[in-house]
Amino acid sequence: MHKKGSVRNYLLIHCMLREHYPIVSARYIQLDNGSDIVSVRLVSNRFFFLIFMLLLGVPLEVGASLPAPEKQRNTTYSNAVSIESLRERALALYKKGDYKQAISTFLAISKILEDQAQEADLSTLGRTYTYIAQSYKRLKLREETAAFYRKALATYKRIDSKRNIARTLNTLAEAERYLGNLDTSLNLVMESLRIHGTIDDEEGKAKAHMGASIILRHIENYELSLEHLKLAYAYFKRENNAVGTAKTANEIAHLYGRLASFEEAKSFYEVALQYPADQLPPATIATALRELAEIEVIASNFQKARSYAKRAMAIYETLNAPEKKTAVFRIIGDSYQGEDNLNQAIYNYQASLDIANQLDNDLFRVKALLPVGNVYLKQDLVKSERAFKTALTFSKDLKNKTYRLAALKGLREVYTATGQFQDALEFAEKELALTEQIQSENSDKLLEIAKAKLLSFKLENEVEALKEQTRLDELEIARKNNEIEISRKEQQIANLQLSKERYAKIMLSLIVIVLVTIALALYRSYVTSRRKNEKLHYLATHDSLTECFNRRYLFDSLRSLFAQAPASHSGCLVMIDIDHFKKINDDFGHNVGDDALRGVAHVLRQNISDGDVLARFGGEEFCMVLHNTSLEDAMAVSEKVRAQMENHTFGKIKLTCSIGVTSLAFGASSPTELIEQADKALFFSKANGRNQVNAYSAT
Ligand SMILES: Nc1nc2c(ncn2[C@@H]2O[C@H](COP(=O)(O)OP(=O)(O)OP(=O)(O)O)[C@@H](O)[C@H]2O)c(=O)[nH]1
Repeated sequence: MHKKGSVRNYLLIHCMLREHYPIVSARYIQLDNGSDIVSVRLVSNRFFFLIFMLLLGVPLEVGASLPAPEKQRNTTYSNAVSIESLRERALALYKKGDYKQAISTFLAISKILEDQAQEADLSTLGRTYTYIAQSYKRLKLREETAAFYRKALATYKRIDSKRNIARTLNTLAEAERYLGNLDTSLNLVMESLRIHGTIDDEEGKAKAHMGASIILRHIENYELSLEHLKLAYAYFKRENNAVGTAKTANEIAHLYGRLASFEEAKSFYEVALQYPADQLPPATIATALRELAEIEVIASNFQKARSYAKRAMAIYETLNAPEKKTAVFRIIGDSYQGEDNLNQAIYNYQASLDIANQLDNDLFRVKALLPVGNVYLKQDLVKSERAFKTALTFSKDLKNKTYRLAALKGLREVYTATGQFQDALEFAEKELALTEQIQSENSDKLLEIAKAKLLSFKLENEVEALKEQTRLDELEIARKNNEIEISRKEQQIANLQLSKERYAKIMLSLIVIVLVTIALALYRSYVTSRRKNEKLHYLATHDSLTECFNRRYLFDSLRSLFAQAPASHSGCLVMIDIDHFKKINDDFGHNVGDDALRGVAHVLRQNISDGDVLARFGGEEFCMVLHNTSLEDAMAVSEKVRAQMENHTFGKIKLTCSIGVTSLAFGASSPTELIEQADKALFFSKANGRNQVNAYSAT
């Protein structure tokens, strides 16, 4: 866009300065060859031009210092304009098939371009020469065709355009082949193949192989020709190019036909029939069908031959190709002749002849007349003679003397059959003379062929190299395919890895969830169990009524006290018994008695330190284990307790307690002995009048 805009601005300014009519639009057109041209439109109103310039925002003063080379370019643009229009016209003529007019128009373009020495122009010039050559080729003007291909080649060489050089060498080779310059043709195609070996133009290379194969076929080196065709065939197959594949297959089949390898020929003609009809040019399919028909005639499969021939005929009908129909009618005629159905044979040869007459084509006439004469040899000698004589007349102008020889031979046979031996002899002599002439010409041709064949040996070596290259290419392709396969597998592995990781993550999450759930359940169960255990432990160690430790716990703690502290150590056991508790129960009932028991426990609990033990020893009896406490201290605590009990009101009742105290210092050797000591002291308190504290005395 930037380029387009700047050129437009340039043109506007430039034209204004030169006082030309202003240009209001300039458009870039890209030619097929890649070069650019500018198409311009003019207006005659200067005022409009200025307005337009202002609208475009063109800086008018800038144009005052335009450099000289820009001026030069303007000429180029003018030329480009005319070249573009000429080119469009020439291409239209070419496409229309008006080759003569196309040539003169292309020549006009080339005249303009020949004056310009720029590289871009040389490329266009080469292309223009190519078009001219192609037009001459269509007009079958062989010399001119070759001449312009040579010019194109020289032009491409000037800019060293390898691709165009290689391709033009091939087309020039074809032109030289038409001129009968087989060795030149071979040299050119060899050169083309050589260059193709150094550049990346597979299609051009395939075309060069095709070209080489045709030349080699002309010099009757069918084997080598086949090699080239197969290289081209491999390329088209590789590229999935249906048209190229089918056309090359037809060529290969044709060669196999020449080599009388009809089975191979059939299999290659069948290639074209394997594609859907809409993928191939109808003519390619028709060629395959026609040739298959011909092979089936040779194989005496006459019905099959006709079936193919009729399919080919239907295509030629739609293509409006009478020259092809003449051949198909002959094949159908041959098939009937093979079945000895002479009437049908004559009918079809006659149809072929009618078209030949319509086309005014001597070759086709002769080709139809000769089998007509042959069939009539068995039926009607007068008609046979007439057919051969006409064939002889038309064959005189033909380059190919073989047909003339066939006509002479036919006439000799007719006259022999009618007993006109003098005439038969005359034609036999003519036949002999012509045979000698053909042989002599053939030997010339053979010489030419031999010369070319010598050259082709050289080519054979090149082909070997190319085959090797193709083999390497194929190996490379196989390697690349392998690499693709490997990377595909790697991708699959990576995908699997990803999936694995994804699934692993999912699985892990699931496992984590399950584990967490299990853990939570376990934890809950643990907590529950623990609580249950604690409760059980509590229940196992506590008295449910007073929530003091129970008797069992008391003994356990005393055991640990004995385990930790030797008898000399401080530590006391205080035994408390509520006085006349039975009476409380009796007077106030068991519930009040229970409340009293809880109240007593409460008072006792307030008088012990951390680590000391308060236990309900039984009924209305409690024990306190006072660690690290001397007997005196224990006595003091006990006295305090006794006083508190006495002064406390439990609900609505009053009570007193009797207390017995003992110390480890008295040398008890076991918990039982200690308890017995306390119990003795308590007994003394009870016996001594209750509501008092007494210490154990060994006496
Ligand atoms: N309310 C209630 N009474 C209980 C409980 N355990 C034992 N007793 C009662 O406590 C009383 C104990 O009576 P005794 O052993 O004769 O002693 P006492 O009446 O306190 O007389 P002394 O000890 O000699 O002062 C019995 O009547 C038991 O039934 C209990 O858990 N609750």
